[in-house]
This record gives sequence, structure tokens and C-alpha cells, in this order.
Amino acid sequence: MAKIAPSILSADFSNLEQEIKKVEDFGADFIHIDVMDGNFVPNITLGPCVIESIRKVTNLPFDVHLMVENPERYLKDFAEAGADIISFHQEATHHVHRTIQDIKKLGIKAGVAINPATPVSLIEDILEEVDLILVMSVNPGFGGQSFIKSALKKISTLKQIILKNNYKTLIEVDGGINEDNAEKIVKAGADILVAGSAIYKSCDPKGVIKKLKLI
Ligand SMILES: O=C(CO)[C@H](O)[C@H](O)COP(=O)(O)O
Ligand SMILES: [Fe+2]
Repeated sequence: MAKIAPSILSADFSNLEQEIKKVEDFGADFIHIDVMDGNFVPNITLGPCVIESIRKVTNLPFDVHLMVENPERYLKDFAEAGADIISFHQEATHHVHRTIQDIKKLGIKAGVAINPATPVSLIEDILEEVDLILVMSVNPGFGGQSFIKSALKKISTLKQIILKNNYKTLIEVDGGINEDNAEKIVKAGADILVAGSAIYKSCDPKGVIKKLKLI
């Protein structure tokens, strides 16, 4: 059974407290928080002060997805604001291994995200070091895009390497996930599903989370 991480990118930002409490009541396992800098991706969202505010409204772990250039500059700020997991992009820093170690030194979990065009081979050497790999199944920057099918092959390749080597690394998949494609994604090897628009734009978010959790 996959764990579910609703992305608040598609939530009503004027009412974040209720939007977060709602998915917590419906059985969400994490809150996925998309941080965009207008540089690594062509969109700007939120920073540590918003995370610090919403930290007070839930006990769910905060899964912070940094879509920012040179993420190493902001790790301490996000950890202090209340992040439980920080995932940064392989494409956004020259120092992937060092950044993983720096996140772990802050006492939280470390994830590495890869864009649709980034092959698994580029993160194979750090797989053992990292708590999770965030496989992007859309080009990062916006919610509500369609799932890119080539992510499925990437997820199964990753899963095979993880199983073969007995690594503990989890696979999280992010972008375009809904009730129709979630089963294929979990069968390919996903442990955590991120879903933004499929949950927050639905008239039955409770039903969507329930269905996704049963897969
Ligand atoms: O990282 C992201 C975009 O860059 C979001 O987490 C992702 O797109 C979730 O939204 P949706 O489920 O609507 O695709
Ligand atoms: Fe995300």
C-alpha cells in the first residue's frame, strides 16, 4: 500500500489551515510542500515563513520539495521552519552528495528529486545515502499537468536497483497522479504518491485519498 502526500500547491491558499486539516482527517500520510524560486522553475510559491506558520496546524510530517537553484543555501531555514524531509533537485546543485549529508546533519530526512529528462544512472551512486528519490512525472513548476509515461520505466529501474542492493531508499512519485493511473505507478515500485490537483480540485477529496491509499 502506498503512502499519500497531498500537495498543497493546488489548495486554497487563503485557507491553508483548513485545507491541511481536511486531508489529515481524510488519512493523508504527509503534507507535500512545493517550494519554487522563479529560477530553477518558472514559478514562485512560498518560503520558510509560510511553513513555520502551517507547522502549528498539523502533526503530519512535512515533505518539502525544493525546486530552487543552489538548495544548499536554504537547508537550515527550511529545517528550522519545520521540514521533516527536504528533497532537492539533482539538477540544481553541483554538490548532491554534500547536500544530502548537510540535510542529514540537520536531523531530518534527505531526498533527491530528478526531472523527467534525468536518467537514473545520474543518482545511482548516492542511492544508498538518501532516504528517498523523488521521481518527477511532470516537468516541475506547476500543478495540474499530465503524467509523463516514461516515469514508469524509471520507477521500475530504480526499484530493481534498490531491491537488488537491499537499500532502504523509498521512491516517491510526483506529478499528474490520479485515481486512473495510480495503480500502474504503485505496481512499478512507488512507495509514496504525491497528488495535488487530483485531491484538492476534486469534489470528493476524501474518496480520492481513500482510493489512492487502497492501491
Ligand atoms: O512538484 C510539483 C510541481 O512541480 C507538484 O508537487 C505536483 O505537480 C503536484 O501537483 P499535481 O498532482 O496537480 O500534478
Ligand atoms: Fe512537488
